[in-house]
Amino acid sequence: MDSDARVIDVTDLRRRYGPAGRGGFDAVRGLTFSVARGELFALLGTNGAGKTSTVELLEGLAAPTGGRVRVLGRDPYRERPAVRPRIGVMLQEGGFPSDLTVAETARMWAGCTTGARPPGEALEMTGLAERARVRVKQLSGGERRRLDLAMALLGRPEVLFLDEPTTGLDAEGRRETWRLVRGLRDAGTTVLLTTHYLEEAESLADRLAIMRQGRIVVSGTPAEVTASRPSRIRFVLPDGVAPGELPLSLRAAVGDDRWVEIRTDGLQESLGALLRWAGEKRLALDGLDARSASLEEAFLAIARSDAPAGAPPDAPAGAAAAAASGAVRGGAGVKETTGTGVER
Ligand SMILES: Nc1ncnc2c1ncn2[C@@H]1O[C@H](COP(=O)(O)OP(=O)(O)OP(=O)(O)O)[C@@H](O)[C@H]1O
Repeated sequence: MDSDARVIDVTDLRRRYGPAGRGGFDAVRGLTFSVARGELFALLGTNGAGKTSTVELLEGLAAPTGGRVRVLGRDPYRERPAVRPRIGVMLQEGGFPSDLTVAETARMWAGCTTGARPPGEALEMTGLAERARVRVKQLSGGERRRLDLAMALLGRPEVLFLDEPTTGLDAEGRRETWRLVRGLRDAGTTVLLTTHYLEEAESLADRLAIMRQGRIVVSGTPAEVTASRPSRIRFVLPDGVAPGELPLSLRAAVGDDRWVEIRTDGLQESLGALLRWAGEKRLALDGLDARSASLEEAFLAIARSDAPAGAPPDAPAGAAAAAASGAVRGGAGVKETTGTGVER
Protein backbone atom coordinates (compact mmCIF):
# COMPACT_ATOMS: atom_id res chain seq x y z
CA MET A 1 0.00 0.00 0.00
CA ASP A 2 1.60 3.31 -0.94
CA SER A 3 2.02 5.73 1.94
CA ASP A 4 -0.47 8.30 0.58
CA ALA A 5 -3.21 5.67 0.59
CA ARG A 6 -2.62 4.83 4.27
CA VAL A 7 -5.24 6.78 6.16
CA ILE A 8 -4.27 4.98 9.36
CA ASP A 9 -0.63 3.96 9.70
CA VAL A 10 0.68 2.30 12.83
CA THR A 11 4.23 1.07 13.45
CA ASP A 12 5.38 -0.80 16.57
CA LEU A 13 2.72 0.94 18.63
CA ARG A 14 2.96 0.52 22.42
CA ARG A 15 0.87 1.60 25.38
CA ARG A 16 1.73 1.06 28.99
CA TYR A 17 -0.48 1.87 31.96
CA GLY A 18 1.29 2.86 35.14
CA PRO A 19 5.01 3.19 35.76
CA ALA A 20 7.84 1.67 33.78
CA GLY A 21 9.12 -1.59 35.25
CA ARG A 22 7.20 -3.25 38.09
CA GLY A 23 3.68 -2.07 38.80
CA GLY A 24 2.96 -1.08 35.19
CA PHE A 25 1.05 -3.00 32.55
CA ASP A 26 1.76 -3.23 28.81
CA ALA A 27 -1.68 -3.25 27.18
CA VAL A 28 -0.42 -2.69 23.60
CA ARG A 29 2.84 -4.44 22.74
CA GLY A 30 4.12 -3.42 19.34
CA LEU A 31 1.29 -3.24 16.78
CA THR A 32 2.01 -2.62 13.12
CA PHE A 33 -0.82 -2.25 10.61
CA SER A 34 -2.30 0.20 8.15
CA VAL A 35 -5.74 0.96 6.78
CA ALA A 36 -6.27 2.32 3.27
CA ARG A 37 -8.69 5.09 2.32
CA GLY A 38 -12.21 3.72 1.99
CA GLU A 39 -11.33 0.46 3.70
CA LEU A 40 -13.19 -1.09 6.60
CA PHE A 41 -10.76 -2.64 9.07
CA ALA A 42 -11.92 -4.65 12.10
CA LEU A 43 -9.91 -5.14 15.26
CA LEU A 44 -10.95 -8.30 17.10
CA GLY A 45 -9.80 -9.91 20.31
CA THR A 46 -10.96 -11.34 23.60
CA ASN A 47 -11.78 -9.09 26.57
CA GLY A 48 -8.66 -7.22 27.62
CA ALA A 49 -6.74 -7.94 24.39
CA GLY A 50 -5.98 -4.23 24.00
CA LYS A 51 -8.47 -3.09 21.34
CA THR A 52 -9.83 -0.04 23.17
CA SER A 53 -6.33 0.92 24.37
CA THR A 54 -5.25 0.87 20.70
CA VAL A 55 -8.25 2.74 19.35
CA GLU A 56 -7.79 5.50 21.95
CA LEU A 57 -4.27 6.04 20.65
CA LEU A 58 -5.58 6.30 17.08
CA GLU A 59 -8.23 8.78 18.20
CA GLY A 60 -5.56 10.94 19.86
CA LEU A 61 -7.04 10.53 23.34
CA ALA A 62 -3.69 9.42 24.75
CA ALA A 63 -0.05 9.48 23.71
CA PRO A 64 1.62 6.16 22.89
CA THR A 65 4.37 4.89 25.17
CA GLY A 66 6.30 3.88 22.08
CA GLY A 67 6.06 3.48 18.32
CA ARG A 68 4.37 5.69 15.77
CA VAL A 69 0.78 6.39 14.78
CA ARG A 70 -0.45 8.55 11.93
CA VAL A 71 -4.06 9.30 11.02
CA LEU A 72 -4.58 11.22 7.77
CA GLY A 73 -0.81 11.70 7.73
CA ARG A 74 -0.67 13.42 11.13
CA ASP A 75 0.02 12.57 14.74
CA PRO A 76 -3.49 12.34 16.24
CA TYR A 77 -2.30 13.26 19.77
CA ARG A 78 0.17 16.09 19.06
CA GLU A 79 -1.79 17.45 16.10
CA ARG A 80 -5.23 16.86 17.57
CA PRO A 81 -6.74 20.22 16.48
CA ALA A 82 -5.96 19.34 12.85
CA VAL A 83 -7.06 15.70 13.03
CA ARG A 84 -10.15 15.84 15.29
CA PRO A 85 -12.46 17.68 12.84
CA ARG A 86 -11.78 15.04 10.19
CA ILE A 87 -12.56 11.98 12.31
CA GLY A 88 -15.73 10.61 13.88
CA VAL A 89 -15.49 8.77 17.17
CA MET A 90 -18.05 6.44 18.66
CA LEU A 91 -16.83 5.45 22.11
CA GLN A 92 -18.07 2.45 24.07
CA GLU A 93 -19.92 4.89 26.37
CA GLY A 94 -21.18 8.11 24.82
CA GLY A 95 -22.07 9.74 28.15
CA PHE A 96 -24.52 12.38 26.90
CA PRO A 97 -26.50 14.47 29.44
CA SER A 98 -29.48 12.28 30.27
CA ASP A 99 -32.05 15.08 30.70
CA LEU A 100 -31.66 16.46 27.16
CA THR A 101 -33.86 15.10 24.40
CA VAL A 102 -32.35 13.34 21.40
CA ALA A 103 -32.90 16.44 19.22
CA GLU A 104 -31.36 18.77 21.84
CA THR A 105 -28.36 16.48 22.16
CA ALA A 106 -27.89 16.46 18.39
CA ARG A 107 -28.20 20.26 18.17
CA MET A 108 -25.74 20.76 21.05
CA TRP A 109 -23.27 18.37 19.47
CA ALA A 110 -23.67 19.94 16.04
CA GLY A 111 -22.89 23.32 17.63
CA CYS A 112 -19.48 21.94 18.71
CA THR A 113 -18.75 20.30 15.34
CA THR A 114 -17.05 21.97 12.38
CA GLY A 115 -19.05 21.66 9.13
CA ALA A 116 -21.73 19.55 10.82
CA ARG A 117 -24.48 17.96 8.76
CA PRO A 118 -28.02 18.96 9.80
CA PRO A 119 -28.75 17.19 13.14
CA GLY A 120 -32.00 15.78 11.72
CA GLU A 121 -30.07 14.11 8.92
CA ALA A 122 -27.80 12.27 11.38
CA LEU A 123 -30.87 11.14 13.36
CA GLU A 124 -32.56 10.01 10.14
CA MET A 125 -29.49 8.02 9.08
CA THR A 126 -29.45 6.14 12.39
CA GLY A 127 -33.21 5.54 12.60
CA LEU A 128 -33.70 7.94 15.52
CA ALA A 129 -35.77 10.65 13.83
CA GLU A 130 -38.94 9.39 15.47
CA ARG A 131 -37.31 9.46 18.89
CA ALA A 132 -36.18 13.09 18.56
CA ARG A 133 -38.37 14.36 21.41
CA VAL A 134 -37.49 11.58 23.83
CA ARG A 135 -35.06 12.27 26.69
CA VAL A 136 -31.74 10.43 26.49
CA LYS A 137 -32.42 8.71 29.83
CA GLN A 138 -35.59 7.19 28.37
CA LEU A 139 -33.80 5.58 25.41
CA SER A 140 -33.16 1.85 25.36
CA GLY A 141 -29.54 0.63 25.40
CA GLY A 142 -29.67 -0.01 21.65
CA GLU A 143 -31.12 3.44 20.94
CA ARG A 144 -28.31 5.03 22.96
CA ARG A 145 -25.78 3.20 20.82
CA ARG A 146 -27.51 4.61 17.74
CA LEU A 147 -27.38 8.10 19.26
CA ASP A 148 -23.63 7.62 19.84
CA LEU A 149 -23.30 6.67 16.17
CA ALA A 150 -25.41 9.63 15.01
CA MET A 151 -23.11 12.02 16.91
CA ALA A 152 -20.02 10.38 15.41
CA LEU A 153 -21.50 11.01 11.94
CA LEU A 154 -22.37 14.67 12.49
CA GLY A 155 -19.05 16.00 11.23
CA ARG A 156 -19.11 14.00 7.95
CA PRO A 157 -15.91 12.24 9.06
CA GLU A 158 -13.28 10.99 6.61
CA VAL A 159 -12.28 8.38 9.21
CA LEU A 160 -14.80 6.76 11.51
CA PHE A 161 -13.79 4.90 14.70
CA LEU A 162 -16.50 2.56 15.94
CA ASP A 163 -15.83 0.87 19.28
CA GLU A 164 -18.32 -2.01 19.58
CA PRO A 165 -21.04 -0.10 17.70
CA THR A 166 -23.76 -2.74 17.85
CA THR A 167 -23.48 -3.92 21.45
CA GLY A 168 -26.99 -3.96 22.90
CA LEU A 169 -28.75 -3.74 19.53
CA ASP A 170 -31.30 -6.37 18.56
CA ALA A 171 -30.78 -8.38 15.37
CA GLU A 172 -32.70 -5.91 13.19
CA GLY A 173 -30.94 -2.89 14.70
CA ARG A 174 -27.60 -4.57 14.12
CA ARG A 175 -28.39 -5.21 10.47
CA GLU A 176 -29.58 -1.59 10.05
CA THR A 177 -26.26 -0.40 11.46
CA TRP A 178 -24.36 -2.73 9.14
CA ARG A 179 -26.24 -1.30 6.15
CA LEU A 180 -25.41 2.23 7.27
CA VAL A 181 -21.73 1.48 7.91
CA ARG A 182 -21.42 -0.31 4.55
CA GLY A 183 -23.00 2.68 2.83
CA LEU A 184 -20.53 5.07 4.50
CA ARG A 185 -17.62 2.84 3.48
CA ASP A 186 -18.92 2.65 -0.09
CA ALA A 187 -19.09 6.44 -0.15
CA GLY A 188 -15.36 6.57 0.72
CA THR A 189 -15.29 6.78 4.53
CA THR A 190 -12.45 4.83 6.14
CA VAL A 191 -13.76 2.80 9.07
CA LEU A 192 -11.95 1.19 11.98
CA LEU A 193 -14.26 -1.07 13.94
CA THR A 194 -13.87 -3.11 17.11
CA THR A 195 -16.42 -5.78 17.75
CA HIS A 196 -17.09 -8.96 19.69
CA TYR A 197 -19.53 -10.13 17.01
CA LEU A 198 -17.53 -12.25 14.61
CA GLU A 199 -20.43 -12.38 12.17
CA GLU A 200 -20.25 -8.57 12.09
CA ALA A 201 -16.55 -8.60 11.23
CA GLU A 202 -17.05 -11.36 8.65
CA SER A 203 -19.88 -9.47 7.03
CA LEU A 204 -18.40 -5.95 7.08
CA ALA A 205 -14.62 -6.02 7.15
CA ASP A 206 -12.39 -5.73 4.11
CA ARG A 207 -9.52 -6.74 6.36
CA LEU A 208 -9.24 -7.60 10.02
CA ALA A 209 -6.71 -8.30 12.74
CA ILE A 210 -7.13 -10.54 15.77
CA MET A 211 -5.38 -9.33 18.92
CA ARG A 212 -4.32 -11.28 21.96
CA GLN A 213 -2.38 -9.98 24.94
CA GLY A 214 -1.64 -6.66 23.27
CA ARG A 215 -0.35 -8.12 19.99
CA ILE A 216 -1.77 -8.86 16.56
CA VAL A 217 -1.72 -12.63 16.18
CA VAL A 218 -3.21 -12.85 12.70
CA SER A 219 -4.42 -10.39 10.07
CA GLY A 220 -5.80 -10.50 6.55
CA THR A 221 -9.09 -10.55 4.70
CA PRO A 222 -11.83 -12.57 6.43
CA ALA A 223 -11.35 -15.24 3.74
CA GLU A 224 -7.59 -15.39 4.36
CA VAL A 225 -8.06 -15.70 8.10
CA THR A 226 -10.69 -18.44 7.86
CA ALA A 227 -8.63 -20.29 5.22
CA SER A 228 -6.03 -20.75 7.95
CA ARG A 229 -8.37 -23.26 9.63
CA PRO A 230 -9.38 -26.66 8.21
CA SER A 231 -12.77 -27.26 6.62
CA ARG A 232 -15.02 -29.98 8.01
CA ILE A 233 -17.00 -32.85 6.49
CA ARG A 234 -19.44 -34.89 8.59
CA PHE A 235 -21.70 -37.81 7.81
CA VAL A 236 -23.08 -40.99 9.35
CA LEU A 237 -21.23 -44.10 8.27
CA PRO A 238 -23.87 -46.21 6.45
CA ASP A 239 -25.04 -49.41 8.15
CA GLY A 240 -23.04 -52.45 7.11
CA VAL A 241 -19.97 -50.40 6.15
CA ALA A 242 -16.82 -50.87 8.24
CA PRO A 243 -14.58 -47.84 8.87
CA GLY A 244 -11.76 -49.65 7.08
CA GLU A 245 -13.80 -49.63 3.87
CA LEU A 246 -13.52 -45.85 3.57
CA PRO A 247 -11.03 -44.71 0.93
CA LEU A 248 -7.53 -44.62 2.38
CA SER A 249 -7.27 -40.84 2.21
CA LEU A 250 -10.51 -40.50 4.19
CA ARG A 251 -10.06 -43.34 6.66
CA ALA A 252 -11.50 -41.91 9.81
CA ALA A 253 -12.06 -42.93 13.38
CA VAL A 254 -15.73 -43.64 13.81
CA GLY A 255 -17.48 -43.00 17.13
CA ASP A 256 -20.03 -45.23 18.82
CA ASP A 257 -22.75 -43.19 17.16
CA ARG A 258 -21.08 -43.85 13.75
CA TRP A 259 -20.61 -40.16 13.02
CA VAL A 260 -17.52 -39.53 10.91
CA GLU A 261 -15.85 -36.14 11.05
CA ILE A 262 -13.08 -35.23 8.65
CA ARG A 263 -10.94 -32.11 8.98
CA THR A 264 -9.33 -31.14 5.71
CA ASP A 265 -7.32 -28.36 4.10
CA GLY A 266 -8.64 -29.43 0.68
CA LEU A 267 -12.43 -29.44 1.00
CA GLN A 268 -13.22 -29.91 -2.70
CA GLU A 269 -10.68 -32.72 -3.12
CA SER A 270 -11.76 -34.59 0.02
CA LEU A 271 -15.48 -34.19 -0.65
CA GLY A 272 -14.94 -35.33 -4.25
CA ALA A 273 -13.14 -38.47 -3.08
CA LEU A 274 -15.90 -39.21 -0.56
CA LEU A 275 -18.72 -38.73 -3.06
CA ARG A 276 -16.97 -40.84 -5.74
CA TRP A 277 -16.53 -43.64 -3.20
CA ALA A 278 -20.16 -43.43 -2.03
CA GLY A 279 -21.37 -43.32 -5.65
CA GLU A 280 -19.39 -46.40 -6.65
CA LYS A 281 -20.75 -48.31 -3.65
CA ARG A 282 -24.26 -46.88 -4.12
CA LEU A 283 -24.28 -45.66 -0.53
CA ALA A 284 -26.41 -42.83 0.90
CA LEU A 285 -24.48 -40.63 3.35
CA ASP A 286 -27.00 -39.56 5.98
CA GLY A 287 -26.42 -36.19 7.65
CA LEU A 288 -23.78 -35.21 5.07
CA ASP A 289 -22.53 -31.71 5.88
CA ALA A 290 -19.46 -30.01 4.38
CA ARG A 291 -18.41 -26.51 5.32
CA SER A 292 -15.48 -24.13 5.32
CA ALA A 293 -14.19 -22.93 8.67
CA SER A 294 -15.90 -19.85 10.06
CA LEU A 295 -14.18 -16.78 11.40
CA GLU A 296 -15.48 -17.90 14.79
CA GLU A 297 -13.45 -21.12 14.58
CA ALA A 298 -10.31 -19.20 13.62
CA PHE A 299 -10.93 -16.74 16.43
CA LEU A 300 -11.52 -19.43 19.05
CA ALA A 301 -8.38 -21.29 18.00
CA ILE A 302 -6.37 -18.13 18.57
CA ALA A 303 -8.16 -17.12 21.76
CA ARG A 304 -7.78 -20.58 23.32
CA SER A 305 -4.15 -20.95 22.39
CA ASP A 306 -1.93 -21.13 25.46
CA ALA A 307 1.13 -20.18 23.48
CA PRO A 308 2.42 -16.67 24.19
CA ALA A 309 1.13 -14.22 21.62
CA GLY A 310 4.47 -13.76 19.98
CA ALA A 311 3.72 -14.11 16.27
CA PRO A 312 5.19 -11.27 14.26
CA PRO A 313 2.74 -8.46 13.63
CA ASP A 314 0.87 -8.68 10.34
CA ALA A 315 1.98 -12.28 9.97
CA PRO A 316 0.28 -13.98 7.02
CA ALA A 317 -3.07 -15.40 8.04
CA GLY A 318 -2.28 -19.07 7.55
CA ALA A 319 1.10 -19.24 9.19
CA ALA A 320 0.24 -17.13 12.20
CA ALA A 321 -3.08 -18.79 12.98
CA ALA A 322 -1.64 -22.25 12.55
CA ALA A 323 1.20 -21.33 14.87
CA ALA A 324 -1.25 -19.84 17.35
CA SER A 325 -3.57 -22.83 17.32
CA GLY A 326 -0.80 -25.39 17.43
CA ALA A 327 -2.24 -26.99 14.29
CA VAL A 328 0.07 -29.04 12.12
CA ARG A 329 -0.36 -27.90 8.58
CA GLY A 330 -0.19 -30.41 5.80
CA GLY A 331 -0.80 -30.08 2.10
CA ALA A 332 -4.19 -30.44 0.53
CA GLY A 333 -6.13 -33.47 1.68
CA VAL A 334 -7.21 -34.84 5.00
CA LYS A 335 -5.60 -33.04 7.88
CA GLU A 336 -7.15 -34.54 10.94
CA THR A 337 -9.90 -37.00 11.54
CA THR A 338 -12.04 -37.73 14.55
CA GLY A 339 -14.98 -39.97 14.94
CA THR A 340 -16.64 -38.26 17.82
CA GLY A 341 -19.02 -36.09 15.87
CA VAL A 342 -18.32 -33.49 18.53
CA GLU A 343 -17.47 -29.93 17.59
CA ARG A 344 -13.90 -29.25 18.69
N1 LIG B 1 -6.49 2.79 32.79
C1 LIG B 1 -5.98 1.57 32.88
N2 LIG B 1 -5.06 1.26 33.83
C2 LIG B 1 -4.52 0.04 33.91
N3 LIG B 1 -4.84 -0.99 33.10
C3 LIG B 1 -5.75 -0.75 32.15
C4 LIG B 1 -6.38 0.54 31.99
N4 LIG B 1 -7.24 0.47 30.95
C5 LIG B 1 -7.17 -0.79 30.49
N5 LIG B 1 -6.27 -1.51 31.21
C6 LIG B 1 -5.90 -2.92 30.97
O1 LIG B 1 -5.36 -3.03 29.67
C7 LIG B 1 -5.78 -4.26 29.06
C8 LIG B 1 -6.43 -3.98 27.72
O2 LIG B 1 -7.65 -3.31 27.97
P1 LIG B 1 -8.58 -2.82 26.77
O3 LIG B 1 -9.75 -2.13 27.36
O4 LIG B 1 -7.76 -2.08 25.79
O5 LIG B 1 -9.00 -4.22 26.13
P2 LIG B 1 -10.13 -4.52 25.07
O6 LIG B 1 -9.53 -5.47 24.09
O7 LIG B 1 -10.72 -3.27 24.53
O8 LIG B 1 -11.19 -5.29 25.98
P3 LIG B 1 -12.80 -5.34 25.87
O9 LIG B 1 -13.11 -6.23 24.75
O10 LIG B 1 -13.16 -5.96 27.19
O11 LIG B 1 -13.32 -3.94 25.73
C9 LIG B 1 -6.70 -4.95 30.08
O12 LIG B 1 -5.93 -5.90 30.77
C10 LIG B 1 -7.12 -3.83 31.00
O13 LIG B 1 -7.37 -4.30 32.30
